[in-house]
Amino acid sequence: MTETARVLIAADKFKGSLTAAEVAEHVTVGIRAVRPTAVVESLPVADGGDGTVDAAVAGGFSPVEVEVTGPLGLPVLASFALRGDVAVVEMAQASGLRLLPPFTFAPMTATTYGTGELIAAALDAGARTVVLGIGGSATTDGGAGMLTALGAHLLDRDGDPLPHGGGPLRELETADLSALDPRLKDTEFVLASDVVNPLTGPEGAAAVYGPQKGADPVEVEALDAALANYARVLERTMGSRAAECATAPGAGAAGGVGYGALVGLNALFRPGIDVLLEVLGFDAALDRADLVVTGEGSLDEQTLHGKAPAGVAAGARAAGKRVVAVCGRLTLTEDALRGAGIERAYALTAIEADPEVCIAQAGPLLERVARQLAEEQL
Ligand SMILES: O=C(O)[C@H](O)CO
Repeated sequence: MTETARVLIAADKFKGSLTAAEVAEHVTVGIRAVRPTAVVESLPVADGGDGTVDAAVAGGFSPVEVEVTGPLGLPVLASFALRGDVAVVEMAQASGLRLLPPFTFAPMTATTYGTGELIAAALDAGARTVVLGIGGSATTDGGAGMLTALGAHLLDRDGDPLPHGGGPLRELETADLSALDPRLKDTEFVLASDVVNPLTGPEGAAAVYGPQKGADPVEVEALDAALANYARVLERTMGSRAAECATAPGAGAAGGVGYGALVGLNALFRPGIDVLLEVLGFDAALDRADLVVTGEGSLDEQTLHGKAPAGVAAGARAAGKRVVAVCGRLTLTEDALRGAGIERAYALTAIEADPEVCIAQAGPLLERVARQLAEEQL
């Protein structure tokens, strides 16, 4: 390729070491060291989970900080991103696993109440379209906390409000959603999720994602039963639409907050990366590029199922652009990469065998990897 190559860096974060914006910065430094005249554009991306607000802010949204209730019921500072009347709300900011202290889990009691408060704050700020990015959650409460914060009444058989968390949903007897914030009706909700699991069962929120939130097998079973009771009560209250929502793709995402959003916010489910690419103006940036560099911390089997690099590569391939990737660790075969539309992946582990050094020195290593990429691709 010539020296006037136009490169678009549309990579996700390297979880645990670099934000998506930092990935783009280091790749830019590496490319420029080899091809000083290359035109390099950055469009940090995310798929709805951790880093979604950062990506939106890097893409021109303004951050708005609010104090909300964290997953353990204690106050946390969380941000959403706002541009005009469009807000990007990332549930992990309010209810994320990363907000828990080290070695602390609360699988039965962690709440999404703060996510509801964050949505209310976005409505206060004038949002009429809310992209609700979900994933990376500490919770398995079916979005019950979120709906409660927005005005729903979830009561036990004595008529008392349920305590926080997924576990108590076993005791749910009545659900009244009539007092939900009236502004919700005039707001368009887009549920941006990276997974399509149903609410309950062997592929459900508790069975698949409960263990990563600290649930042992007994707790997984209890949470699954509690979510099933929650869905039964909502079906009794709201009819068959609630039952359809429980099996809809994404209902089991982020501890079932997907279900809460489908049922209570009338949200439209979409693959998170597709929503974010649209919001961030990916197509226009793609038009200006000859080569797209995507990536994330680990390029593995999961990447192929709705993660950001797969979405970026699919969009770029459809536009006839070449795509390569950078990553910390690579476990995909060349065939699998090509099947996803990625011609070649450059991994930090290819130049540094020790994974701990790869994490600690991710920035400088990524610059070296990007130099190699530029030499071979530009
Ligand atoms: O938060 C979670 O449960 C996982 O990221 C899947 O959405």
